[in-house]
Amino acid sequence: MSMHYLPGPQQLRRMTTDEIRDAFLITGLFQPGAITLRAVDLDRVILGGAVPGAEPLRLEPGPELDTATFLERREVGILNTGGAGTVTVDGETYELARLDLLYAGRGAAEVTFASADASNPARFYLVSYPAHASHPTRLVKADEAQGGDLGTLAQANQRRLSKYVHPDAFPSAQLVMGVTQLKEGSVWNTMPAHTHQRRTEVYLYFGLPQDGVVFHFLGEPGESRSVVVRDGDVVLSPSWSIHSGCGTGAYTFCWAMGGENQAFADMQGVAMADLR
Ligand SMILES: O=C(O)C(=O)C[C@H](O)C(=O)CO
Ligand SMILES: [Zn+2]
Repeated sequence: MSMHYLPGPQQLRRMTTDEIRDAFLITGLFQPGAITLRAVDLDRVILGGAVPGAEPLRLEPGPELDTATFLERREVGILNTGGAGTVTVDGETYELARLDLLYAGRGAAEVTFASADASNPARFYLVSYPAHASHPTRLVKADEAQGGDLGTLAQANQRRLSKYVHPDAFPSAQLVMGVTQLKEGSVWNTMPAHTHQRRTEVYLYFGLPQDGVVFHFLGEPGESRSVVVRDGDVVLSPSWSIHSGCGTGAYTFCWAMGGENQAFADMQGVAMADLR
């Protein structure tokens, strides 16, 4: 689990396509029969994919954390983006269908992942931040997440935004996490765009067909760049960067944030006239 470092806005202005992709994209998180973890120097987030086959998989800290267990000083949100599966936290087993999420707080000692059917495995997406307080484990079923419809068909951005981990639902240390699903015929997310001076954000795009892509926009509002992302890719969004996308069809993405506060609405809107 090597540390992934991000460039600053001045560097981004002069970067090539390959350099931008290497710096802002995390790919290959979902490997059959394995847990893949990537530590990112963005509010110290660790991103992971766990795809259990016939055997369960156990979450281990690795030497980088210098802890006995992964959650000794951390919390984690675990979203199932695949077939049915289970997550077991300290002996208690939770069933997660697609789009269900499990939150496990600081101090949980043993976390294991299993698929209900190895031929249609669960694909667990993990987002973990440092935690300075301990909060109980919570299962959030997809239909329990607080949702709201946004956008219009005329602007091709009709979508449902569901908040899973946020202070109005239950306490977490710093994680805020949810899922946005675009409706058929809509392709835009988060336009008009915004930044978060006090937080950083990570986007996992999923549910895209094999030939489907999303053009994700990042960078300072006046210096935007695009990266083409595919199913299972994660885009990293520093506090100074917009995060928005336009797809070749409808898609789903998981957004997650860590940082100074957990107020969802703490964002700096960008006027359309200021985008370049
Ligand atoms: O479609 C949207 O708009 C979103 O999903 C917004 C993102 O989640 C976001 O940027 C939250 O800060
Ligand atoms: Zn945002």
